[in-house]
Amino acid sequence: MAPNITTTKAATVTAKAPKRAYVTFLAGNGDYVKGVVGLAKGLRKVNSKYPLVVALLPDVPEDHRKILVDQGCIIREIEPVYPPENQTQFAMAYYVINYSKLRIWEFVEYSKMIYLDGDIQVFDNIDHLFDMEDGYFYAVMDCFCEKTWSHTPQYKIGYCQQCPDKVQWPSQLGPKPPLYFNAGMFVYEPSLSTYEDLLTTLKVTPPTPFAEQDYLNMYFRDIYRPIPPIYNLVMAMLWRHPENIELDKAKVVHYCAAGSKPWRYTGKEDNMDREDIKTLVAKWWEIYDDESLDYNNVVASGQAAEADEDKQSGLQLLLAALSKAGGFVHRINAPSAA
Ligand SMILES: O=c1ccn([C@@H]2O[C@H](COP(=O)(O)OP(=O)(O)O)[C@@H](O)[C@H]2O)c(=O)[nH]1
Ligand SMILES: OC[C@H]1O[C@H](O[C@@H]2[C@@H](O)[C@H](O)[C@@H](O)[C@H](O)[C@@H]2O)[C@H](O)[C@@H](O)[C@H]1O
Ligand SMILES: [Mn+2]
Repeated sequence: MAPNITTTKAATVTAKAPKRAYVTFLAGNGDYVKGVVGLAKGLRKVNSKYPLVVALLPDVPEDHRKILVDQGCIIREIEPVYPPENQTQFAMAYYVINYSKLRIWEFVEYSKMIYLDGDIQVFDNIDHLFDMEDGYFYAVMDCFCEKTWSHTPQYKIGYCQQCPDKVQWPSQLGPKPPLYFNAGMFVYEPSLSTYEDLLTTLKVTPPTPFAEQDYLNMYFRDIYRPIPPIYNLVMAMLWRHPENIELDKAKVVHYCAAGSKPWRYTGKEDNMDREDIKTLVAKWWEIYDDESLDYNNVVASGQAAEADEDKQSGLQLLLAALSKAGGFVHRINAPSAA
C-alpha cells in the first residue's frame, strides 16, 4: 500500500467536531485550588481527550490562576450568583456561592460538558459519557443517610433512594419524591436560553439547604437520567450502602464526606480512619504529587513525540519519492493518525 502522504495535520484539525470539555468551579483564595490541580492532573493521567475549563469567581487570586494556567487549564472568570435574600440555613454556609455554578450554562462554545467538583478525582477515563444521548441531564443519585440531611423528611424517617425498599415512603407524606442527584458531577449541554431561564427562575425560587443542588434537581427533574455510582462515588456510600458499590470499578471519586478532602485530611472525623478512605486519600495524593503529570512535562514529552512524528513524515516523503524512482523500498508504515 502506498503511504498516504496527503493526510496532513491541518486537514485533520479543521474537521468539524462538536466541542467538548470538562468544567469545574473555583471560589476564594483557600486550598480548593489544590483540588482543581489534582483534578487537572487526574484527567491527564487517564488520557482524557478534552480540556478542563475552570469557572472561577473574581476572588480567586492571581497566583492561583497562574498555577491553573500552568497546569493546562482554561480559566474563565464568572460573576457570582446570589440567591434571593432569605432566612434559609444552608447545610454548609459556603454553599451560598455554589449558585454561581449556574454560570457554566453560558459556556456555549462547547456543545456538551462534564461538570466535576474540585473535590473530585478521576481514576479512569470517562470521555465516553460525552457520547450519551443529547437532551438529558445525567448525574449519579445521592444518598440521604448522612447528618447533612437531618433537616429532611427523608432523613427523619430513614428513607434513602439508594435502598428504597428498606423504609417505605409513607403515603401521608404525599407522592414519593423524584430521584435526586448529587450535583458534584453531571453531564449537560450549555445553552443560552437555558442559562437565562435558570437565572430568571432562581430569582423567584427561595434558597434551600443544598443550594444549587436542590435547585438543579428541581429544574431538571423531567430530563434527569441516573448513571451508575462509579461515575461519582459519594464517599458515604462506602459505609451506608456498601452493597451498591464496587470500589475497584469506581472511575470517579467525590471526596465529599466530612473530613475527607485530601488536602485537609487528618483522619480524625467519623469514618475517616477506614482503610478504604485512607487508600482513596493516598491515591489522590499520588496523582497530585506526580510531577510527570504536570502540564509542562506532558507538553514537553508530547512535543518530543510530535517532533519524532514530523521527522518520520519527512522520512516517509523521501522514501515515497525513492520508491517511485527506484522501487527498492518494500514496506513503509503509513503515518499514524494525526
Ligand atoms: O471555598 C470553596 C468552596 C467550594 N468551592 C467549589 O465548590 C465545590 C462544591 O463544594 P464542596 O465540594 O466542598 O461541597 P461538598 O461536595 O463537599 O458538599 C467545590 O468542589 C469547589 O469546586 C471552592 O472552590 N471554594
Ligand atoms: O451546594 C450543594 C452541594 O451539595 C452536594 O453535597 C453533598 C455533600 O455535602 C455530602 O457530604 C452529602 O452527604 C451529600 O448527600 C450532598 O448532596 C454536592 O456535593 C456539592 O457539589 C454541592 O452541590
Ligand atoms: Mn464536592
